[in-house]
Amino acid sequence: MAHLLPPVIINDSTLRDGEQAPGVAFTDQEKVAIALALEDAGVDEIEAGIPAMGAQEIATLTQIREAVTRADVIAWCRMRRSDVDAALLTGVRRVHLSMPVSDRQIRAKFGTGRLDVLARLADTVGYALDKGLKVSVGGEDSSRADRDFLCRVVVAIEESGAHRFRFADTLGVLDPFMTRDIFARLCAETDIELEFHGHDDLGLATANTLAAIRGGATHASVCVLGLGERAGNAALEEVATALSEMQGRTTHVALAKLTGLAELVAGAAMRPIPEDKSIVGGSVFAHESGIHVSGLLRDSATYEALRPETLGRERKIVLGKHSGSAAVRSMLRSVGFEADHARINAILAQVRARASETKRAVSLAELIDFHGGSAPLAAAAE
Ligand SMILES: CC(=O)SCCNC(=O)CCNC(=O)[C@H](O)C(C)(C)COP(=O)(O)OP(=O)(O)OC[C@H]1O[C@@H](n2cnc3c(N)ncnc32)[C@H](O)[C@@H]1OP(=O)(O)O
Ligand SMILES: O=C(O)CCC(=O)C(=O)O
Repeated sequence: MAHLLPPVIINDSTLRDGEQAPGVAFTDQEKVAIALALEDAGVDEIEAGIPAMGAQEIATLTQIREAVTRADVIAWCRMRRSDVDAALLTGVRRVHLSMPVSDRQIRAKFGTGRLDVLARLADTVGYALDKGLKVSVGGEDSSRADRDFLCRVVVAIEESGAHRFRFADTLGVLDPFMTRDIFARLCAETDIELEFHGHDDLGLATANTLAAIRGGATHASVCVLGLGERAGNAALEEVATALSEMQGRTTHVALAKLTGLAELVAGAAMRPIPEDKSIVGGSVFAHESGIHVSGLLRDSATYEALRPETLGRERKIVLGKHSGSAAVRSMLRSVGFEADHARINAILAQVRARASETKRAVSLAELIDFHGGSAPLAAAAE
C-alpha cells in the first residue's frame, strides 16, 4: 500500500546544477539564503556546489555547511582524488562522486573504456571513504549507457562501500515508461539507495522522476523551478507536490513554503517566474472562464485539483474576455452590489469589451464603474 512506503527523500541541486543554467551566478549570500530556505522548506539534502571550482566555491560551501543545521550538505565531485581533496577543505561530511557511464562519454571524456571507469570508481570511492566521508555515486549519461554495463556499475558501487547510485538522464532522453522499467531492473540488481536526476529537454523531467519512484527509486534529485543546464531539471515544487497530492507518497517538504522559495531563487537567478509556471506561477490559481468560475463558485473542486491553501496560495477570480455572468454577479456582491439579470449581462458586455481593448484583466474598480456607483466596501476589496 502506498501509505506504508517511506518518504521519498528530496535531494535539491539548485545550488549546483541549478547554478549551471546559462548565465546564472549566485552570490555567496544568495547561496546561503537559498540553502537556509531549502532547509526551512523541509528539503532533506542540499547539493551545494563543486569544490573543484576553486577557493571561492570552497569558501561558499564552507559557509553553507556552517549555516545549515538539519539538512545534509553534499559536495559534488568528479570521480578523481583531487576533487575529494577539494571537498575535504569545505568540512562537508558527504560527497557525491560522478563519472560518465555511457560508452560515448567515457570515450570522449577519458579516452578509455568501461574497465577504466570501474577502476576509477573503486579507487576514488575507496579514497573518499578512507577520509571518513559518506559517498554516493552518480552515473552521468546513464540513460545512454549499455544496460548490462549499468547493472555492473551498480553492483560495483555497492561493493565499493558507497551508499547510493544516482542515475542521471543527463540529456533528458528518457520517457516515463522507459524510466520505470530501468529502475525496476536496477532494483533487482542492488539493495543500495537509488536516486533519479532528470533533465527537461523533452519536458519530461518531472514525469520521469515520478516514474523512477514508481520503479523503486528512493531519492529524487530536483532543482527549484527546474533551474539547470539547458532546459533545466525536474522542478522541486512539481515533484514534491505531485508525490504527496497525486501519488499518495510523502516527502518532508512543506508545500506551503514552495512559492516563497521559488521567488527567492528566481530573484537570485534573475529569471522571473512565468505566470503559468506550475505550482508557483502567479496565475495558477486564477480563473477567468465563465464556465469554470460558475462551477468553482458552487464547488471549488470542479476546476481545482490542488487546493490553493495547500500551497499557501489564494484563489483569484479574474474578470476578462471569457467571463460569464456568475463571475460578474459574485464580484459585485463581494462589494455590496446586487443587480438583475439584464443589468449583469450589460455589465458583462462592458467587461468583455474592456478586456479585449486593453488585453488585460478588468479590475474591481472598473467593474464598479460599469455598475455605475461606488460601493462602501470597494476600497477595502481593491
Ligand atoms: C552533467 C553535469 O552537470 S556534470 C557537472 C558540470 N559542471 C561543471 O562543469 C561546472 C564546474 N566546472 C568547472 O568549474 C570546471 O570545469 C572544473 C574546475 C571542474 C574543471 O576545469 P578544468 O580543469 O579547466 O577542465 P575543463 O572544464 O576544461 O574540462 C573538464 C575536465 O574534467 C574531466 N572530467 C569530466 N567529467 C569527469 C568525471 N566525471 N570524472 C573525472 N573527470 C572528469 C574532463 O575529462 C576534463 O579533463 P581534462 O582537463 O584532463 O581533459
Ligand atoms: O551527479 C551526477 O552524476 C549527475 C550530473 C548531472 O548533473 C547530469 O548528468 O545531468
